[in-house]
Amino acid sequence: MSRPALLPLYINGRFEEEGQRFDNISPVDGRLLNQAVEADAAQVARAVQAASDALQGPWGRYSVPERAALLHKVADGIQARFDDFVAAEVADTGRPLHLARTLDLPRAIANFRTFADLAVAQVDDCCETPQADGGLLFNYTVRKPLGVVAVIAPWNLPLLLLTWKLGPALAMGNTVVCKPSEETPSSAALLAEVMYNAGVPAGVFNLVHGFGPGSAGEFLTRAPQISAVSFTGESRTGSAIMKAVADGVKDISFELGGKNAAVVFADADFDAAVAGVARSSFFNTGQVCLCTERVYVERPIFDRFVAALKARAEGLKLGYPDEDGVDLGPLVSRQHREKVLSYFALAREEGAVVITGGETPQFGDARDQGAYVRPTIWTGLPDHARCVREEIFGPVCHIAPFDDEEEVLRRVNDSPYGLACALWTQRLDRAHRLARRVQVGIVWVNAWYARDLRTPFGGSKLSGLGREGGRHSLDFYSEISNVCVKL
Ligand SMILES: NC(=O)c1ccc[n+]([C@@H]2O[C@H](COP(=O)([O-])OP(=O)(O)OC[C@H]3O[C@@H](n4cnc5c(N)ncnc54)[C@H](O)[C@@H]3O)[C@@H](O)[C@H]2O)c1
Ligand SMILES: O=C/C=C/C=C(\O)C(=O)O
Repeated sequence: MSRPALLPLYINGRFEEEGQRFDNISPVDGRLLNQAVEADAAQVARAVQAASDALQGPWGRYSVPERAALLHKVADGIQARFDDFVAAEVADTGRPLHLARTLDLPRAIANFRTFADLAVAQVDDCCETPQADGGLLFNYTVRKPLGVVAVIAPWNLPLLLLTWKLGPALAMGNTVVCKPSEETPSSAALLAEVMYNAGVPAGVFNLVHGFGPGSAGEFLTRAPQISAVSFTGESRTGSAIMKAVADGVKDISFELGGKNAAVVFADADFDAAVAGVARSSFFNTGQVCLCTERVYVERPIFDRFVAALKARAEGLKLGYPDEDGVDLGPLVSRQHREKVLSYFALAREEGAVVITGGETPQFGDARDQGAYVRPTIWTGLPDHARCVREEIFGPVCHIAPFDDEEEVLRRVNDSPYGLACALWTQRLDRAHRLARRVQVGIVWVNAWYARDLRTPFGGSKLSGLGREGGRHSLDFYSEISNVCVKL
C-alpha cells in the first residue's frame, strides 16, 4: 500500500518532514486521508525563534503598504488554488462542497484582503494640549507590532478561523506561529505553500501541527518569546491557555464556546423565522460557535413553530460532500460524535421530548464508517437541564415556550456563555430594546451569521475575551504607544 501523503511543518521558510506522525481520518467514511508531522518541543521552539528573529529581518522594515501588498498576494495565491483548498477543507471536515466554495474559501481570501486594506486606511490619534506657560503639548499615537503571535485554531471552520487571525496579525507587522487543529491540518499545510510562493519572508509565517496538552499547542503557548496568543476553541481550553501565559502576562484574544439562543416572537415573519432557526441550528452540522442550541418561541405560535422546524429538519439531506442537494455532512470525527451522542442519551434521561432525530443514520454504505448524526430537536426540558446549559456543538436544539419579554430575556441571559443571539420579530423597537439587554457579544435581528468584517466579533462570560474585527483586530495586534512633545 502506498504511504499516505504527509503534511509537513513549515519553520523559518522550510518544509520539515522529520518527526512523529499522526493520522488524519475522513469523517465521511473513516478512511485515512493523510498524515501530519507532530511538532515536538524543539521544533516548536525553533519556529518561535524563527518568528522572533524575523522581526529584526526584512519584515521589520516593511511599510504598511508593502505588508498590505504582500497580503493581497497571499489572497491571490489562495484564489489561484481555490479548488485545492476546497478539496482540503472538504476532505478534513466532510462538509458539503458548496459550503466550502461559498463560505470557507471566500472568507479566507476576504480575511487577508480586508485587513490589508484596513491597515493601510488606519489613521491614528493626535492632540494638542495648551500649557499655562503658553507652550503646547503635541501628543500622537505610534502603532508597533506586538511581536510573535501564537495563533491556535479549531476544526470547525479551519481555514476561515485561521486566516481571521492571520490577516490582521500580519497586516500589523507581527510574525506568527500557527497551530491548526489536529482534526483539520490539510488547508493550513496548503496555506504554508501559498505563503512560501508569495514570497513571505522566512520566519514571518510558521506552521506547526500537533495536539494541545503535552504537544505543539501547549509548547507554543509556553514559549517565552511569544508576545500574544490568539485562540479560538473551547472555553476550558481557553482557561488552560490563560494559565499557561499568566506568568508572562501575555496578550490574549479568546473566541470560545457558546450556548446561543434564538428568540421567536409571535409577530415574527413565521416562514423567515423557521428558515432562519433551521439554518442557525443545523448549519455546518451545528458545528459553528454561533449556532443556536436554545430556541424560545412565544407561546401562541409554539406548537406551529415546533411542527414547522421538525419538517425542516427532516427535510435536510445528509450525504457525501459532492452529492447534489446535500445539506449536512458528518460531524468532524467519531470522537466528537460520541460527545454529541452522549447528549442525545442525556436528553432522554433528563426527560426531553424528542421531536425528531436523536440517533445516527444508517446509510448502508461507506458513510456508516463516518460520523453522521441526524438533526435533532427536543422540547420539554427545564432550563436547568444540562442539555439546555452545556455546549453540545452538533445539529441539535431545544425549543421552549415563553410568555413575555422580561421572562425570555431572563432565560436567555441565564447562561454561563454570552456569544450570540438571534431575535425574530417585526417590532424593531422591541428588537433594539432587547438587543441592548441580551448579555452576548453579537445580536442578529431577523438574520443569523450575516457578517461585516469591520464589526466587533467576540463573546462575554465563558464565550471569550476581547473583540476582533475591523479596528478591534488592528488594535489587538498592535502595541500602541503615545508620544508627547513639548512645543
Ligand atoms: N467563539 C468563536 O469564535 C469560536 C469559533 C469556533 C469554535 N469555537 C469553539 O471551539 C470549540 C470547538 O473547537 P475545538 O474542539 O477544536 O476546540 P479545542 O479547544 O478542543 O481545540 C482548539 C485548538 O486548541 C488546541 N489546544 C487544545 N488544548 C490546548 C492547550 N492546552 N494548549 C494549547 N492549545 C490547545 C487544539 O489542538 C486546537 O488546535 C467549540 O467550543 C466552539 O464553540 C469558538
Ligand atoms: O465557529 C465560530 C465561527 C466564527 C466565525 C468568525 O469568527 C467569523 O465569521 O469571522
